[in-house]
Amino acid sequence: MAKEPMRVLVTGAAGQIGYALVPMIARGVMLGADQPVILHMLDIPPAAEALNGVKMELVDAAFPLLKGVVATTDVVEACTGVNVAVMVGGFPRKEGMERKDVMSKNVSIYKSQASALEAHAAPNCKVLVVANPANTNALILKEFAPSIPEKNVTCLTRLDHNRALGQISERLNVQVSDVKNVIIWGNHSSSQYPDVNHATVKTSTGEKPVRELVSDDEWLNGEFITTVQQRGAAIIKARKFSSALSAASSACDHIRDWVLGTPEGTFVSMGVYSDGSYGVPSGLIYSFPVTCSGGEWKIVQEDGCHCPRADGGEDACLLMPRVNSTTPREQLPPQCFE
Ligand SMILES: NC(=O)C1=CN([C@@H]2O[C@H](COP(=O)(O)OP(=O)(O)OC[C@H]3O[C@@H](n4cnc5c(N)ncnc54)[C@H](O)[C@@H]3O)[C@@H](O)[C@H]2O)C=CC1
Ligand SMILES: O=C([O-])CC(=O)C(=O)O
Repeated sequence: MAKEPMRVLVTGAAGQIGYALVPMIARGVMLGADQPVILHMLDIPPAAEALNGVKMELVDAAFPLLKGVVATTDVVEACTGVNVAVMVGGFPRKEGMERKDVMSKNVSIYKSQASALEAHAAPNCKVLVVANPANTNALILKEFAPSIPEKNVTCLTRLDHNRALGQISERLNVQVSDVKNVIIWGNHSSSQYPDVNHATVKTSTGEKPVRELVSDDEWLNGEFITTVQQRGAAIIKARKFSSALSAASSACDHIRDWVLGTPEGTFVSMGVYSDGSYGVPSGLIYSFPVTCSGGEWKIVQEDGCHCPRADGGEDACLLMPRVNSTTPREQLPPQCFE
């Protein structure tokens, strides 16, 4: 039997990311090739004509999974009954700015949209905040929509995660799909910590640690980290606009894994509210390694890890399957020593 359509809200849908994202959703990239969708697209009145143009193109593309399009400048209409909300609407930074420089404009948007989502979205609506500063906007949304469960409010750090996979794949000349389990810790900002200490590559003789294959700690601890941290700025410098197709694709990855589950043995990075894991203060929206199953994310814990910080235990650490008490200190991630 055909599935009931899911309603997916995209705010800022007339913008660059929106234009790349809505066809991906309509093609099933976000929710699966058997999941019909109804798109709800919100933008502000000056963008209403452009938004209508996007709607016309969606109709023209004749996507089989697309069962309806709501294109509106009314936040209540946009939020009504949505099962997934991808919050892209806002102002992007320009060359020379940090993401926090757009904070005052974007934060006020998130206060008002939080209330509309709280009052009108479907129960258990899953929210992904993309607009910058993404962690802060998600925190604002969570604070101003107190009846939305805090586990349902997340922000996008999957783009940073995918950028890290891409850098490793280029460096080793391997398929990006064979690289997994990088981690982005912290904020979607230049202060993030891209971590390869648990990352592996699938080879013909099994999975091998990225550190062993790269065999260049100076690059991994230096240029690799800054390249990932600064990639957004590099794209702005090159394109004069911020990342759009990669942001849209990563937003699909984030929601797909959240709703449909992460593959066995794989974790991904999501900005989620902290439950105090790894000493991160509770209630912050922070990027952690997570696994997803049954529509729920779970922070990967380091129980049973043999690293110097843990009590020991026989089971391999989920984060660091190849780390034990004989692993050189310089190959352990900083949180082992916190
Ligand atoms: N978390 C991440 O990994 C990434 C985040 N971003 C952020 O995503 C946001 C969107 O980027 P772009 O699409 O490139 O920008 P854009 O300027 O092309 O599009 C933004 C759209 O939001 C609309 N908008 C403004 N205020 C709104 C409101 N109150 N309600 C609904 N819509 C509203 C604008 O009219 C515009 O159509 C920016 O904040 C950008 O910095 C961009 C790339 C990656
Ligand atoms: O850098 C920006 O302003 C846009 C963004 O968040 C990214 O590309 O990661």
